Amino acid sequence: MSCPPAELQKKYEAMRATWGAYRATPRFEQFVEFAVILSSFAEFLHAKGLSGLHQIARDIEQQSLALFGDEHTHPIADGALQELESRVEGLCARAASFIEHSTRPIEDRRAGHDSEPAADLSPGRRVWFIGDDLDAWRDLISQLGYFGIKAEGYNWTKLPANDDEPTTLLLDMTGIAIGIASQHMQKLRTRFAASNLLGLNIDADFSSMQAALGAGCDFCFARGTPLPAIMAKIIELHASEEEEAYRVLVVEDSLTASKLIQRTLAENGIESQAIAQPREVLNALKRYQPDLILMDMYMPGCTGVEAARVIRQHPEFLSVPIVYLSGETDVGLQVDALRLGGDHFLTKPFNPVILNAIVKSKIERYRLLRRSMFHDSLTGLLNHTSSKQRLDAAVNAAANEHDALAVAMIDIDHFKRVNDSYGHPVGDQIIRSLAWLLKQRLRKTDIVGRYGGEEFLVALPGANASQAFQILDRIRRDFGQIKHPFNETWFNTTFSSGVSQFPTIPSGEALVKDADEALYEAKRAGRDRVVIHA
Ligand SMILES: Nc1nc2c(ncn2[C@@H]2O[C@H](COP(=O)(O)OP(=O)(O)OP(=O)(O)O)[C@@H](O)[C@H]2O)c(=O)[nH]1
Repeated sequence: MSCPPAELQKKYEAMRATWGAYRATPRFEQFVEFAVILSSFAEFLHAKGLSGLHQIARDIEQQSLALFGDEHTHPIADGALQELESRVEGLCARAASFIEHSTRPIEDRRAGHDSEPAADLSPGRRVWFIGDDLDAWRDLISQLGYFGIKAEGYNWTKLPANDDEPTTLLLDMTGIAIGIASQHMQKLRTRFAASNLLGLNIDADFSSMQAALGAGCDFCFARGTPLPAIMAKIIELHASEEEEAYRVLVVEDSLTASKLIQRTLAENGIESQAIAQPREVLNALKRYQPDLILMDMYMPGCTGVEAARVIRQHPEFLSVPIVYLSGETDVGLQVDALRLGGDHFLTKPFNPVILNAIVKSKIERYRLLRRSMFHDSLTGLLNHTSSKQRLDAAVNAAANEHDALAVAMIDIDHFKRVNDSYGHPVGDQIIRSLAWLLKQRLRKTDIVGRYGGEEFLVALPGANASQAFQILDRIRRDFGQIKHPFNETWFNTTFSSGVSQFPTIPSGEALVKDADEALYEAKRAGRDRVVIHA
């Protein structure tokens, strides 16, 4: 994830300005403004993977929420004001020094020469393993290379003094008492504002994990965590997939109220559309496909509950979360509203920080649910049904645009033997590695699905069969090089693939059939190869 320095600077200056405005006019509304901007800044840091800065911002956010109060509790007490001020200034200073360090020319940072400044604060795809026994991480370090992640191992006593910030730091705490381990983590947390800090071989008891997380660690892996689980986390942290912005449909008859809500959502990077007439809601849902509906409770001609009941009659909108907004404080009515198809109830005037937190958490769950419907749980790739649907859509698009489209079926070789020799969980891990490799090597616009057990479907819009061959053959060679650890040793596996192409073949189903035939040819010819359908 990338973060232009100017954007980070703009964000922290905006936060500092709203704090300054509260200092000048210490009224409740001004504090709300500050809390919203602070919350949006914390979200921004999280989204950009600036983990250390995010932790500081989140702590200040907690403190400001505790001081939120109402019109009668402002200005806040002097002591709290001074403390908040020094923490806000501390965060700004930390962000400024991070920008200063990260934008210094890279060569200058290394050897004192002039060169181009970094255009971006993204820490790149680099991982540091830090520990006393680097041999233990040798296989993982070499495997990561195949997934485009550069990994380096350093001894605790030999950390490079001036180097670019890695994306992820893996800290092996074997044989280090948790008190000392926490000091190490705090030091690294202070030095690296953006990196993810992962603690390895931490005792699984509550207080050790609490101490590690409190010292700035983002994730803890208990002693004995299998390497594939660690690998999966590293790959997840380096995945370049940028999630689509959250979408909210606001159903609210008051223009002022909907503008206010939309502004609050926009501050937090959430897109929204507003309609004033509840009877337009079905059309808006179809057109906009929101992740959540914010529904006013009382509108002329139709209440929010009535609108929610109509929405719930349509199977495709059964699970879209509905959050009611209302001045209503009658608990009985709120319970009724929730029973009749709503998910949450916010009373006006609502706290904007709470509104954002609720909207985000509901959308996260909703997206997870949808993900599980369309994606395979082992690999996160499209499942059988959705890969077929996406392929059909790609065939239609290729036909409309007179464009090329290549399809490949991929099948891991002698997979039964892998399962029999190393066990089913290791087999699962091989399937996952191939999924990662495909996702990492193919474009965002390509379709990658798990078609069956150890069989994958790939579709490459814009590519013909011989271009697809080049791409897949490269992936095949690299996959064959990956060392899969087993006990104290390791082994390799290979795959075979068959390729077909549109427009020679006019339908998704026929393309899959021809690719399957070519795959069969590849297996018959000895496996570990890619064959284009004749
Ligand atoms: N671990 C694991 N194994 C699976 C999964 N799905 C299918 N399999 C196994 O994959 C194996 C597929 O074996 P076969 O179709 O006989 O083919 P193969 O051994 O790969 O041999 P070739 O395809 O001819 O190279 C079977 O043993 C299945 O049980 C899965 O999700 N996880």
